[in-house]
Amino acid sequence: MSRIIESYQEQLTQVFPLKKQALIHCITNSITSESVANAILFMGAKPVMASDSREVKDFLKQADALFINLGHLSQEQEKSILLASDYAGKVLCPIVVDAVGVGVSSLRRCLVEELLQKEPKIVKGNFSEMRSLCGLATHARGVDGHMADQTTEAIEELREKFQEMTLGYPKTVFVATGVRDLIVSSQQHLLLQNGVFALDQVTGTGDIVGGLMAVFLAEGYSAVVSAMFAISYLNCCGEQAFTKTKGLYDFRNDLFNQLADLQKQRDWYGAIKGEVK
Ligand SMILES: Nc1ncnc2c1ncn2[C@@H]1O[C@H](COP(=O)(O)OP(=O)(O)O)[C@@H](O)[C@H]1O
Ligand SMILES: Cc1ncsc1CCOP(=O)(O)O
Ligand SMILES: [Mg+2]
Repeated sequence: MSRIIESYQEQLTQVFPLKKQALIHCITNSITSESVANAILFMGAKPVMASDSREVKDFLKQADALFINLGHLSQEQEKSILLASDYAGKVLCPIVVDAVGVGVSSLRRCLVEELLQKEPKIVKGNFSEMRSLCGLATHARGVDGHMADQTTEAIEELREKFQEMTLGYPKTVFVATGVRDLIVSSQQHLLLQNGVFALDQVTGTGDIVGGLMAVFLAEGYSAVVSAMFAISYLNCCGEQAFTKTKGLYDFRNDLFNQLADLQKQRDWYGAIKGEVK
């Protein structure tokens, strides 16, 4: 049994089925919006994609968590993101920030820095995005992570930077995804090891995992546990889907089937691999 399972076994055995049909307010990108909405639905929660600044507060009043994804930023979306994050802060609605493209665009980097002031529960991105956010050298290109930013040395360097970040932002958990996944809070850090390469070849898997983190936060789990559940569950679904399918599009479809189905197996979490420190 892996250290991760040992440390979180009680919560892992009880997480599914989800206890409330949490409403997740998503301000996200138009490229993968449908994938994120269906992933949240297939998990057993409810998505709403609303990003017009004139109505964002109305939707947020009903929401159990707010997912902000910078993937397709516009001036109007920036206005909505700032309004929504202010309001969420006031009503204590947990926020996940997905720093998509932050490795390339200084506009996005400044926005994430502003969002950090609102005390989001989780700030996530792939290794290239998160290294860039932390001021480390990065091979970020477009919205994808680069393997050179995921060597053991690069991961360790980022872990140290994340720990420094938690001194300034103790209420935020920092997450980097890729072949391995790093989760760092002011108290502990986790390194996860599940998933398959096909998850990197399908667009939107990073966005989905951000949406799932918001689902688990809405269910009342801590930020570390929510990040771990979201990544581990998606990646176990990816492993299952990969064994069954021939092509990438089949893989994508079966990944969604697995999101709905794997949770029905009591021992779904048995394949989780990783370390806790
Ligand atoms: N090469 C890989 N091997 C295993 N899992 C991966 C791989 N690449 C990505 N993943 C998983 O896919 C999900 C999306 O991660 P990633 O592709 O890094 O995000 P993004 O789409 O934001 O770049 C995460 O759960 C991550 O663990
Ligand atoms: C292709 C693309 N361009 C802007 S956002 C986006 C989708 C990114 O999705 P993910 O970060 O989950 O790979
Ligand atoms: Mg991706």
